[in-house]
Amino acid sequence: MRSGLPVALPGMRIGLLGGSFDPAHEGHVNITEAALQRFRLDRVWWLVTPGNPLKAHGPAPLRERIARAQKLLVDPHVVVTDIEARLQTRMTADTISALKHLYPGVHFVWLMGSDNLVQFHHWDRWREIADMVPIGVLARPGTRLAARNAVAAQVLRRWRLPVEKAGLLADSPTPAWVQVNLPMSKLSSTALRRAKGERR
Ligand SMILES: Nc1ncnc2c1ncn2[C@@H]1O[C@H](COP(=O)(O)OP(=O)(O)OP(=O)(O)O)[C@@H](O)[C@H]1O
Ligand SMILES: O=C(O)c1ccc[n+]([C@@H]2O[C@H](COP(=O)([O-])O)[C@@H](O)[C@H]2O)c1
Repeated sequence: MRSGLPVALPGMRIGLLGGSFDPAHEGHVNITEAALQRFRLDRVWWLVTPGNPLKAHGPAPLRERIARAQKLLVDPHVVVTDIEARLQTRMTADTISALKHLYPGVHFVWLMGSDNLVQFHHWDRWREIADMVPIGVLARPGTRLAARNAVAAQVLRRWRLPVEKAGLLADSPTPAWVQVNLPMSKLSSTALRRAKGERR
C-alpha cells in the first residue's frame, strides 16, 4: 500500500464522500452518520478534493480544510483523506478506478447529497461511475424534488433500489443506487463562507 493511504481489508464496505469541505460542517457529519447506518458501512472516507472540476473558484488550501474536517469528527469510523492529491486524480471516475485497483475486494460506495445527483449527468464519465460503484444519495433540503427529476435519476431509474433495501446497497451488483431521507440539515459551506465575509 502506498504511504499515507488509509488501510482497508477485503470485504469491508467503505463509503466515499467526496467534497470540497470548504469548510466541513455538521451537515457533512449528519449525512456521514446516516450513511454508516442506513447503508451498513464499516467506514466512510472523506475525500477532500484538491478542487471540484466544475467549480470556477479554487477552495481554501487543502491542509486547512483537512485540519478543520479532522477537528469536527469524533467518530473513529470516519477517516479524512487527501487521497485525490496523493493519487493526482481530479475526476471522480479516475479516483474510483484507482481505488478499486489499489483495494481489491473492498466494497466501495459513492456517497452524495441530493444536490449533487441533480448535477451528476454533467460529471465526467458519470455512467462509468455508476457502473463501477453503487451510489448512496442522501436528501438535502430544497433538492429532493429536483433529484427525483434529475437526468441521472431518470436514466438510472431501472437500477434504483427501494429504500427498504438500502442496507444491501454496498453488496449490490452495479449499477445500483438508492436515495434515503434523513433529518435534514440546512448547513452549507457556501453559507458558512458568506457568514465570514469570504467571496469564494
Ligand atoms: N447539509 C447537507 N445535507 C446533505 N448533503 C450535504 C449537505 N452538505 C453537504 N452535503 C453533501 O456533501 C458532499 C460534499 O459537499 P461540499 O463539500 O461541497 O459542501 P457544500 O456545503 O455543498 O459546499 P458548497 O456550499 O461550497 O457547495 C456533497 O455530496 C454534498 O451534496
Ligand atoms: O468528476 C467530475 O466530473 C466531478 C464533477 C463535479 C464534482 N465532482 C466531485 O463531487 C464531489 C463533491 O464536490 P463539491 O465541490 O460539490 O463538494 C467532489 O468529490 C468532487 O470532486 C466530480
